[in-house]
Amino acid sequence: MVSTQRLLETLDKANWRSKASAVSLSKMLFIYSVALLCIAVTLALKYVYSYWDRHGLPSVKPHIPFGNLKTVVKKTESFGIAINQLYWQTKGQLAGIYLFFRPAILVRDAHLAQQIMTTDFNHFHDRGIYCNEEGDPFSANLFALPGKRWRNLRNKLTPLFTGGQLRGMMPTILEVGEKLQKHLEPVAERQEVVEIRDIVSRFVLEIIATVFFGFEANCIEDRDDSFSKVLREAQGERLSAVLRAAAMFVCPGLLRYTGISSLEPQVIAFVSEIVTKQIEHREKNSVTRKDFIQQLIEIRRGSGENQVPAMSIEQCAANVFLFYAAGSETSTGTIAFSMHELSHHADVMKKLQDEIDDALAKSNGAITYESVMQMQYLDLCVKETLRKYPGLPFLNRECTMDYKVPDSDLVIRKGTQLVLPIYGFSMDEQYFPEPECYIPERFEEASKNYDEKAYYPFGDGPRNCIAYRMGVLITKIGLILLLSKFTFEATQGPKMMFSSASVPLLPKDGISLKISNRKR
Ligand code: HEM
Repeated sequence: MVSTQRLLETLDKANWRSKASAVSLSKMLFIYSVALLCIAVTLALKYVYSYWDRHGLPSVKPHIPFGNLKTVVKKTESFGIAINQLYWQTKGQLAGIYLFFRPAILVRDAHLAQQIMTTDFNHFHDRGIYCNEEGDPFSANLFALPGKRWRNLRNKLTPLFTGGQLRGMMPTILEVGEKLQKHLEPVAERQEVVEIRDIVSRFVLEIIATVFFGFEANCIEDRDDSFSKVLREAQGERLSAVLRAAAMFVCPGLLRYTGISSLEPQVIAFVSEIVTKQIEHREKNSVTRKDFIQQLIEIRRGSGENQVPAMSIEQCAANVFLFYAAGSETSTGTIAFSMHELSHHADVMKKLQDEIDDALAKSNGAITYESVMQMQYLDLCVKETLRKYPGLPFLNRECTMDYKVPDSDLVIRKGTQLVLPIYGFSMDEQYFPEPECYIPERFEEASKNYDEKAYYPFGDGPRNCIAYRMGVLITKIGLILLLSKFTFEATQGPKMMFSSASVPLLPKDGISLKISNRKR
């Protein structure tokens, strides 16, 4: 009896011991697996972040796992400013950088950057950003499409931005301009302080709504107009929107494999609905209007006859949205930053107002396409603003065919991402003397005082801004509307601080100016 009990106890103990050793074994296995995983991840990261050492290009020390964009994640700098800092931290013609895990080359030589965009375009015809025609049709727009698909679409869309088309847009722009002046009249009467960037952005949005979406928005009068509200959210400083925009550049694979769309779903739904309704209504009822949607309808019709693949309504919507995204912040910024500089340079503002007064007097007070084009000092001011505050602080290209860098042994391999830091070039005194100063005269033809090969605020070569004339026209008309009737005084210091959210240059605290009616 006793011996049986002992036997059972012994068996029980053995069982417990084997259970305990099984638990400790699985614990050990878990610890070993975690350790192995850590070692594997560390080795993989070391391998990723030694890319430029292995390829013999001096590089900026990366921070794991942000590469050289730690400040963007910490939200202390915008993407554009972070790239600008890298320009100033590095030396030489080319520097290796890491956009999170993606190795890229910072092209620090403005002349080489221009050559890459123009004469050597065949090696760099793509941007290499996220583009997923099937899974996320809104991402497959003109800005993102690669190779032949980009070329076909660019050929189709180029006729939308000719001088003739711009003249056709004049009545719409002026109608919106009248609303802007009316809105500001009582404010100027009371000599209030206005946030000029906000007002200008509503002016630009209303033009875009009418010209591109064929939609009568009321952005100037109503800050909460549904059109401006939804679209502002798409580009705003909301973390999810900023992350999506950054991911398109720095880790396109992440969006592709996770199925996360490049835009907020509610924005896609909103834009698709407006554009689809417009196109279907006009096609069904043979309604014609002189606007951009009409041109897209013509392209859709023409496509069939010319045996060129037709543009789907979704493709139309994706590009209408792109024109909004590419055109609104850039044009708004150029007007608003001009106003900031003018408010700190009374002599420049006076000279510009005199030129505007003379031109308007000659055309009986009417703003015409010709009168805008003839204002030369206005042109110099816009050029200088675009130098100090380029709409896009950097450009990018992907190497599409191995490229031997001129006068060097270095070969840039196919698939490498290139970053062209145009804000850095703009503020570099080797290209622009006294870069911190606002000097429109530096662009005067007779006494040019800058390096022409370092100035391309609209990009350069076949992939430059398709609508640069329109951007310039909206900017100039915006400035004429503001400066012909009102005058502005600075309420903030001259040094511009930039917001840390978003890709483009945005003023950190807006641009507040005291507005009053002009005394003549
Ligand atoms: C002052 C205003 C503007 C500025 C400073 C500006 C600047 C730029 C820049 C720097 C690029 C990249 C060029 C390159 O990579 O070489 C670009 C591309 C583009 N911009 Fe603009 N832009 C302005 C206005 C507009 C407007 C009003 C629209 C549309 C209505 C527009 C549509 C586009 C498009 C579609 C592209 C991509 C072109 C392509 O890849 O083929 N932009 N813009």
